[in-house]
Amino acid sequence: MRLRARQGEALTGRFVVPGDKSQSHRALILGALATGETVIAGLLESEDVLATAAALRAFGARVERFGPGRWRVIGGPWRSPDASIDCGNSGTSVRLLMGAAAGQGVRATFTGDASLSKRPMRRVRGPLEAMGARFEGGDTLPLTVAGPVTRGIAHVNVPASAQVKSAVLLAGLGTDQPVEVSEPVPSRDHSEIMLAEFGVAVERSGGTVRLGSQRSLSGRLVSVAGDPSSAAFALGAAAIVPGSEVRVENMLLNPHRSGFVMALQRMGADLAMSNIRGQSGETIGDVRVRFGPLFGAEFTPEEIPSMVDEIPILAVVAAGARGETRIEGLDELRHKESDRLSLMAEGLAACGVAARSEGDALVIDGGPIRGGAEVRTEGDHRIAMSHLVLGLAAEQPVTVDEADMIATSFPTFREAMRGIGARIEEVAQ
Ligand SMILES: O=C(O)C1=C[C@@H](OP(=O)(O)O)[C@@H](O)[C@H](O)C1
Ligand SMILES: C=C(OP(=O)(O)O)C(=O)O
Repeated sequence: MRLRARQGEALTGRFVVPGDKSQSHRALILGALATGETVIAGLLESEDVLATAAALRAFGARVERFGPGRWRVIGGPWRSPDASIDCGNSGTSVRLLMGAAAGQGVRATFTGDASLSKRPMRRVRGPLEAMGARFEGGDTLPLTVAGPVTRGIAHVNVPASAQVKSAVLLAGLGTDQPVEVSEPVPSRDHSEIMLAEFGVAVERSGGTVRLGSQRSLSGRLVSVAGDPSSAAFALGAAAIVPGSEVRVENMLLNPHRSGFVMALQRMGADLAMSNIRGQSGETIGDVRVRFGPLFGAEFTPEEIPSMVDEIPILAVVAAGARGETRIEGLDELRHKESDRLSLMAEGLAACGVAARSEGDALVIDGGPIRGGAEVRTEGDHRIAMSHLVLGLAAEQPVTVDEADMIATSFPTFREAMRGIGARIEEVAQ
């Protein structure tokens, strides 16, 4: 399916954002590792998260949906699945599940779609092997992992990857040996937060997280907050479409996920946060963005992990700002669902934006956006959604060559965008 976005009225109202993808994967996985029942409210029901749910059933957990976003997980001892586990498009599923499976002492073969099969797995294989897990395969999927984990580890998490950190911590649940991960630059910490919520002793000091001696989990209630990576499309759109005012409620405001909101503020956006409170160990709140003049800014490599999935939409916002924006330290973007650094530079340039990649940096000279192109997404959900937002602010419509993959992270994207007045339509083949 191709989609086309065009300029229309101002964007206004409440943007209905689904549950956070990172929290959703973790709530299911920790539920499956826990004794007793875990009830989840606000689970993101996207293809990536459903891949995790299906995998956990194959590992022996009971995973049931009992209402919209409402799920029940009954954990217990894991078993080795008979068939291979297909993680589809989801890096978080495969990397976290490899760690969890190793820790539970089971054996499983993991596969994925064409995009996931190209993504680097050595980064998780290396530390898990150091912990005693055995692997068959190479540096990419398909890969077979077999537990148990027999040794501890002091892992240094470079480049900052929450998926690698989480794999090590989940594997570490299966041993009483010392397990720690240190991070020169912090990655998102939802695993640490949620493990503690489930009763695991998690010690954190400086940039290091360490498992204590209490490593068993008990089932509990988890409320998932709104996904800031999905909300970013509406907040970014409101910042560059004249006359707009959009608000998002109950959004995850974890500082390691708030880089995009901070970036908007630094570029001069009219943005306000309110109703800030705690939920399931996380900070959440409401965010409101109004259209106003934006100015280019510089972003350093240390800032990237806190907005790693939002760089494509940040680049679109930069296209609508006055002056130059330079985003440094984007090597990790080359290892996502596509080479996001190259595809953003290409798509923006095709729409008349002065954008280029310079090594690991993306440089954008903002101004009026011409649009009027069909851009290549290589089946990457965030590349598709970002260019559709570009089309809302462009003089001529912007078409994306493929949009089905949006369902991996944000299946309700079109209706949510329509709800604030965005004009996004299907294009006949
Ligand atoms: O742990 C997670 O939930 C995620 C971590 C990030 O990946 P890396 O760990 O590769 O940085 C991010 O890009 C991904 O969308 C979700
Ligand atoms: C990189 C992403 O996810 P994953 O690594 O789970 O495929 C993403 O959602 O942008």
